[in-house]
Amino acid sequence: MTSAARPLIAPSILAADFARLGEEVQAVANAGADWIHLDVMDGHFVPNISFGPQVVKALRPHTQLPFDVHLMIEPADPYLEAFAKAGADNILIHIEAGPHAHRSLQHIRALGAKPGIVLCPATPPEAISEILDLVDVILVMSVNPGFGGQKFLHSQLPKISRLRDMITQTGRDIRLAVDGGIDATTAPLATKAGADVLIAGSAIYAKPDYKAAIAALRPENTP
Ligand SMILES: O=C(CO)[C@H](O)[C@H](O)COP(=O)(O)O
Repeated sequence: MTSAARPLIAPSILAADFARLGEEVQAVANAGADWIHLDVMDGHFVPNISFGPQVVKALRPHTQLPFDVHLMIEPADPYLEAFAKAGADNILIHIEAGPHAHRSLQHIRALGAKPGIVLCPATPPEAISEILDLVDVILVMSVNPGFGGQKFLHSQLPKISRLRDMITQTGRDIRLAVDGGIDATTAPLATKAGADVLIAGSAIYAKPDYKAAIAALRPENTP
């Protein structure tokens, strides 16, 4: 498994203090984060609304860490350029959010960002078998998207393992991320299954010491 010895940690700012987002991004960057994860919700694809490209743009000067932008919006195509221009490094769309993921992923690449695809818990790994050559990131949702603070769905572990095998078969360097209910107990389960990016909101931002919270998710510090 590539990179699994030291998974990347991507704090999800959904759990941050929205009144101090710039400081919150800088704080996790100083605490050892590898990526910043930004959850964009439209109140249509998911039953919650978060923020749009203006917030991504406003946060961009606060860190040089890669911005991993998870679009929970339908349709995504009309907004891809705005997120690329706002400073998104990775732009992730949902396979469930439209019939033309192939076109959308090509568009993201043409905009100069890294394309990613996200799978909801009910979606099987084979749903993305025809677009693996187009993605740099695959994200397995281990909760139903829309809200932080939910319980990790253990049913997603075999999906992570299957996707790790599929990635190995491509011979390409594709990051395999997991998002939802990641904490010091579930992080090692996800990395053992094959994930090499751990996205965590509450397990970092709800803790008083971000450095300790991030360190607690790393395999060398988990049971
Ligand atoms: O995509 C998301 C919700 O749709 C969040 O990134 C995810 O739920 C992280 O929150 P937590 O770590 O608190 O579960």
